Amino acid sequence: MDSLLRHMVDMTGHRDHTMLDISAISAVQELAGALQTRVLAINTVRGQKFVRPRAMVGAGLPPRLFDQPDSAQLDEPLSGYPELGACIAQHEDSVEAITADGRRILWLPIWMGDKVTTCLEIVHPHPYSSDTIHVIGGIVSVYRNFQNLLDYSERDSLTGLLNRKTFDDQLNKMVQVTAEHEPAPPPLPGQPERRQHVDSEKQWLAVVDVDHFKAVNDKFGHLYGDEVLILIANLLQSSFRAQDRVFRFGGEEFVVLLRSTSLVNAQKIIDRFRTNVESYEFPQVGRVTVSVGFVGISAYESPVNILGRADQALYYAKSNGRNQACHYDQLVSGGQLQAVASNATAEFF
Ligand SMILES: Nc1nc2c(ncn2[C@@H]2O[C@H](COP(=O)(O)OP(=O)(O)OP(=O)(O)O)[C@@H](O)[C@H]2O)c(=O)[nH]1
Repeated sequence: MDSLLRHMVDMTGHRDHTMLDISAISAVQELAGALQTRVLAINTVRGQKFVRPRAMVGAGLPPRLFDQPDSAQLDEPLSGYPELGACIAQHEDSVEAITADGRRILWLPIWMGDKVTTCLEIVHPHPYSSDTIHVIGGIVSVYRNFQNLLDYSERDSLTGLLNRKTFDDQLNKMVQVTAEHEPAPPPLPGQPERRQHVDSEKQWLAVVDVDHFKAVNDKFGHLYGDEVLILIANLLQSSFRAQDRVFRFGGEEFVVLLRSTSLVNAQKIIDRFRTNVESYEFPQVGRVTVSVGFVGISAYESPVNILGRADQALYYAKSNGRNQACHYDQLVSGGQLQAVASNATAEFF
C-alpha cells in the first residue's frame, strides 16, 4: 500500500485523541521528511494564550507524549511564538518562519470554527516543495475532520463538557499516573489514604451538584434550567486549569478531575469555583449554589470506590446545609462520615 494511504488508514483507525496526535505527526514526519514535528496545545487562561507541546516526533526517534500531570510546567506564552500569534490573531491557516541556520518552521493551526486549541508545528531542513505542502495539507484536513468527530462523540451536547463515556478512560489514565507517583502501600480496607504527607501533590476527583435545581426548573422552566447548566459549565471551565478535566455526568451533576495539586490547593481551587457560582447573577434565576464532595485519587482504589467516596462527601455536603465543598478524608477523620469498606461502596451513579 502506498505510504500516504497507509498513514490515512492508521489516522482514521483511532478513537482516541492521543493516538490520533501520534499518527498525524508520524505521517507528517515521514511524508514531509521533517526534522521534527510537534502537536501544540493552545490553551487560554484568563484571556491569555499559552502554547504547550502535547506530542512530538524527531527524525529517527519514537514519538513522545507530554501527558504528565506536571505538563503545565511546559506552558509558554503565545507571545514567545510571534509568527504563530499573528497567524492566529488573523485567523490564518498557516505561517512559516526561517531560523538563523536556514531551517523552516511551519505552523498549521487546526481551526474548529473560530476556535483553535491545537496546532501542528513542522521543522524542515530546507524550503518545502509544492508536493510536500500538498501532502501536509491533506494530512491536516483528515486530522481536523477526525478531531471534530472525536470531539463530537466525547462531549455533552448541551454544555460542550466531556461526557460520562469519556470519564472512565480519563480516570483510568489518572489512576495510572498516580500509580507511578504513589509510593505508599495500599490503605487498609475502608481506610482513607492518610499515609501520604498532607501536602503532597496528587490527583483529585470532585463531584459537583447544583443545589435545589428542581426548584429552578419548576419555577422558571426547563429552558432557564438549561441556561443555568450551560453557565455553570462555563464557570467550571474558567475556574479549573487547562490540564484538569471537567465532565457533565448527566442532569445537574458534574465531575472534575484535578491534576497534581496539594490538598490545600485542591480545597482552594474547588472553593474558588463554588464562590464563583455563588456570586454569579444568573439571568432571571438570580442566585444558584453548588455542593461539592471530593477525594484524593489513589492507585490502590477502584474507580467505582473513588467515585463512591466523593459521592458520600457530596451527600454529606447536601445534608448539612449545601453550598459547601467537603473532603471525604476530613469527614472520616472528624467522625462525620464512617469509612465504608471498599467493596461496600460499589453502588453509586
Ligand atoms: N433543565 C434541565 N433540567 C434537568 C436536566 N437534567 C436533569 N434535570 C432536572 O434536574 C432536577 C434534579 O433534581 P433533584 O435530583 O431532585 O435535586 P435538586 O432539586 O437539585 O436538589 P438537591 O440536589 O438535593 O439540592 C430534576 O428536576 C431534573 O428534571 C437538564 O438537562 N436540563
